[in-house]
Amino acid sequence: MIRPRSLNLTPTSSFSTTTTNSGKPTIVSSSSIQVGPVSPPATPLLPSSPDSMVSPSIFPSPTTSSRSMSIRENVQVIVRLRPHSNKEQQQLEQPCWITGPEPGMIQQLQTRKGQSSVFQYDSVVSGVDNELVYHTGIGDLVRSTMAGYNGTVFAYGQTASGKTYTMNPGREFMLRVSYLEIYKEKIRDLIGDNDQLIPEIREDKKRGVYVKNLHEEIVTSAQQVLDVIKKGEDNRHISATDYNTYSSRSHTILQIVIESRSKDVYTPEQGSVRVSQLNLIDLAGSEKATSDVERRKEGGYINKSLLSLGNVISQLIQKMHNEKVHVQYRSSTLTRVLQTALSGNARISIVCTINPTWRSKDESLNTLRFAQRAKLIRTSAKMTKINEHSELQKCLSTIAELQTKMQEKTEQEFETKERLSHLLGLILTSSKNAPPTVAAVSKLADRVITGDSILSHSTMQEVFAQCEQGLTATREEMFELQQSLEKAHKTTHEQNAYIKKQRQQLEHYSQSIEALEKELSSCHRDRDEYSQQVQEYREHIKELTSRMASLENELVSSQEKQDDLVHVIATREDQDHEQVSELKLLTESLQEQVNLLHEQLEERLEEQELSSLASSTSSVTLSIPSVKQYDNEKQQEEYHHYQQQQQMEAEKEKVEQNSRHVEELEKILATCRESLNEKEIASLAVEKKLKTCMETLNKKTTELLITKKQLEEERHKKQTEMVTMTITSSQQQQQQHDNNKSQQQKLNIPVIYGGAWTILAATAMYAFSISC
Ligand SMILES: Nc1ncnc2c1ncn2[C@@H]1O[C@H](COP(=O)(O)OP(=O)(O)OP(=O)(O)O)[C@@H](O)[C@H]1O
Repeated sequence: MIRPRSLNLTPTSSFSTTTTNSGKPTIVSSSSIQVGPVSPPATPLLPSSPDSMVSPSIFPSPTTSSRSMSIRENVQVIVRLRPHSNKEQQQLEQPCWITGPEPGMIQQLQTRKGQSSVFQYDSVVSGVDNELVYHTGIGDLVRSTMAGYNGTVFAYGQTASGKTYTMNPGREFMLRVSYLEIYKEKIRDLIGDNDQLIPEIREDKKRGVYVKNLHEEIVTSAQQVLDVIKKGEDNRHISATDYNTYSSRSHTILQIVIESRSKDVYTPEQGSVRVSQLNLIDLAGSEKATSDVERRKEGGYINKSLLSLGNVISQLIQKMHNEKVHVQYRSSTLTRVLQTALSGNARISIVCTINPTWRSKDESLNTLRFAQRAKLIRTSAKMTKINEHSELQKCLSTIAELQTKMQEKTEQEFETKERLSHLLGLILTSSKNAPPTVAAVSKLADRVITGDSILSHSTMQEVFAQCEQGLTATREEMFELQQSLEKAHKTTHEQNAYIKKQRQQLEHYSQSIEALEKELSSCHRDRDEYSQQVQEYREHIKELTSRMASLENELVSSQEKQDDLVHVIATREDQDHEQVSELKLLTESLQEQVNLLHEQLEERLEEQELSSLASSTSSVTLSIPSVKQYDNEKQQEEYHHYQQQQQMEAEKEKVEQNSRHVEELEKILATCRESLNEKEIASLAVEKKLKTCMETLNKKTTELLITKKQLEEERHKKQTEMVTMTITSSQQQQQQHDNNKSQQQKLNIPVIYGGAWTILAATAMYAFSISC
């Protein structure tokens, strides 16, 4: 059970877009939505009784000169929260939303972290009652379509959130109903025959974007409308998905064209015909991927079109803020079909349906955000009237004129007949009473010849003669009358033939108009396509030129880079050469030093050997003298020996020093050799790298030159194509122009080109459909 909590909301000047953790909810809404109770729609609600349907806001007073009145307002947004389904109840799904705390608000239930959010719309409804939804906002919109304003109601929301449930209508006031679905981006007539033409999207200045070749059912009762809906629903694409047993797999549009005009339409002064259209759209639900492949494909199309609907709405909002944006109505069939409604000339209500469970929280939030964005769109619905000076009115005047003439002729014929029968009566009376009595003669004389003087001065014979004369005169008069009657008959016949001919001619005109309109629209389409293609080619050429420029820049910079690298390589080589020659010199000098030291060492060693040899020889020689001498000599010898030993030690030390020096020098030499090797390896690697760089650069340069050539060829080709196309387009336009002119001359209709012609043609067609 959902237990509503009382919330302490303090209105602020603008809504915050954050969610607090304090347990207090924050209003999450756009700044354009008012705090506190939502202000009623800008349009006054239309009264339900026909008597009171003269509200000055929508119904202009007859004296109003302005022919198009606008209803300026924001899109009405109603959020509908459906109850838990049986399945959801069985699965003990947790509720996520409650309505309130104030009218038009919906609140997310607190999480364990204590977060909560409140959203505000024109109204928020819950429960099973559809009536409530209609009375909340849709009824007003539908009633205003009866007054000549376009209206669109669409249900938006996650799959199984209740769109179809909400949109099942039952209304009594429609005249012509069509029902289409957009399935996988294609339009399908849901109530048409199999052999009818394929529905196509067309654009007309007066009607805006509309779907051609749709079967339209003329309805006079609610039951007929329901029958049309039933027929359409049976043909609609519905399948069982992971989320909904009867899931709508297409967007459907139930279109009701409401025509209104004064009863006495044949009198041109009676005013214009009002035409409006009510679109009831049941969108397919946004959804996550489902397990079935086909359903997944369908889902892809559905999500893509819903995304483009969202984008179009965002672009419209940006445009309203004077940002230069192109609204991409053509990005999906849905947005293209809804172009007229979305571009402002319609009042719009959106029912955003959300799922009550936590499991669907993200989707519900997405829907609510969509609702917020949609709320910002401002529309300006205009009453559509058929122009007083239109072809329709001309046709109506001609028909009225002919009818008056016919009436006159009929009256004339009646009068002549009366006179004739009167004269015949006279003749019959006179022939029945022959020979006439005085009374009969006098009666005759009374009737035929006026004046009493004739009776008083004439005999019966004279009266007779006069009667005879009168009779002859009457006969002559009768003959004349008969002739004039025949003439009148002939004239009436001629007039009838003329009327018939006029009707046929009018029919012929409207057929020609239709054909011309068709040709013109196809010509417009071709021209649009051509100009679009030319534009695309221009952009492509521009792109190619800029790409070429950037490639040329790249080429120049890579050549500069190449030059730099060559320079660096040369410098590096010079440095390396210098270093190598320095190292060689160093190595040579070191080698010389080492050699010198080796020589010195060898010399020393030789000297040392020689001295030791001499000392041993002298010791051997000294061992021969007398004992006397021996002491002195021994002392001398010892001293000498000591000196020699000292000298030898010093020499030894020197040799050791030298050998250490040699070792050090050898070490330095080895290090030098190693570094020389390293340098040589590094220079080899650098050389290799440079070679690779050069190769890459050469390759890139060749590629760039090839690409440049290709681009130039392509640019040349595109330019040639563009020129050919422009010529073809202008030739076609000229041809079309000539055709139109010759057709016009044939029909003897004043030549009007372009949009005005299309409008007049459409108007005439419309008038014809009504008059027939
Ligand atoms: N307000 C409501 N009260 C009672 N039942 C409802 C309500 N809204 C929807 N339902 C039920 O919920 C189920 C799903 O509704 P519905 O088919 O209208 O969803 P949907 O949004 O049109 O889904 P989809 O377009 O993706 O197929 C239906 O069984 C419907 O009867």
